Amino acid sequence: MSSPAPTLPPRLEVSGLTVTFGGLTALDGVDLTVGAAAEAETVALIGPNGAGKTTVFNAVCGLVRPSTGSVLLDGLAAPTSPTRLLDRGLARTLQGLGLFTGLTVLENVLVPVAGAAGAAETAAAALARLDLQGDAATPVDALPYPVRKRVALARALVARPRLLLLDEPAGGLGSEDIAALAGVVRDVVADGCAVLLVEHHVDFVMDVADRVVVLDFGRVVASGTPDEVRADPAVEAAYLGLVAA
Ligand SMILES: Nc1ncnc2c1ncn2[C@@H]1O[C@H](COP(=O)(O)OP(=O)(O)OP(=O)(O)O)[C@@H](O)[C@H]1O
Repeated sequence: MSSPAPTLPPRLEVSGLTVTFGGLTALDGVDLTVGAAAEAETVALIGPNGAGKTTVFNAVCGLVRPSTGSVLLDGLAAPTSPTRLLDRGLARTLQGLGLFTGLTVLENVLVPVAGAAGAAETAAAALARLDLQGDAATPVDALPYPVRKRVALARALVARPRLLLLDEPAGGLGSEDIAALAGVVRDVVADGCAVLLVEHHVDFVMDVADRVVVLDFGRVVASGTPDEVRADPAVEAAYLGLVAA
């Protein structure tokens, strides 16, 4: 009799994460899993301002040190330097754009893969995925905000991450750009990359997320499919109404 195939660990497993800033408990025992059994999926982290969403990202990326808890990538402790995180398949976008303003679109997108074999090809593919081929030689400063937002996403995708953290990807975008963004997120997941996103735009979240985790005052107060979370009267009353504006 053959033994069952071993289950792969999740792409991201956050357990009992507690982060304090002086006397403030920003995260209080947060558990969160993205990509169980290494499958790709989209998980959205929502909640009111100050709930702790960005702090989860920062703890996952080693930018803040938890007082307790663990962050595992593919079952192993997450490194804390951006280069080593990228080597382990994790890329992120920032709440602001974080682009290099003196550089062109292509130069920005090349930064994470500088010196790597095949960098030009992977950069070209990332530009194509975000419909940026025509803007490759344009300085990013000369482009409108929604296009710069796509450049930031192309830069995160260029190293072909297996886990992508998106911090408010729909922020500042109009409905057409948000629809296009939803298409890109779906394509990325279909290609096998798991996505964790923090987002205030509830319609976008409900459209793209497989699962939604609701944070409030640093604690997970609900989680489930978009329909489950939407149908939770406590969530609706306490959070969706607040963040849907
Ligand atoms: N470096 C820091 N020093 C002190 N307090 C901080 C720091 N970073 C975050 N906080 C506090 O931790 C709490 C969680 O903040 P965080 O930015 O993670 O919330 P958020 O859910 O991402 O909010 P928003 O939706 O407004 O971006 C807030 O009370 C915030 O003021």
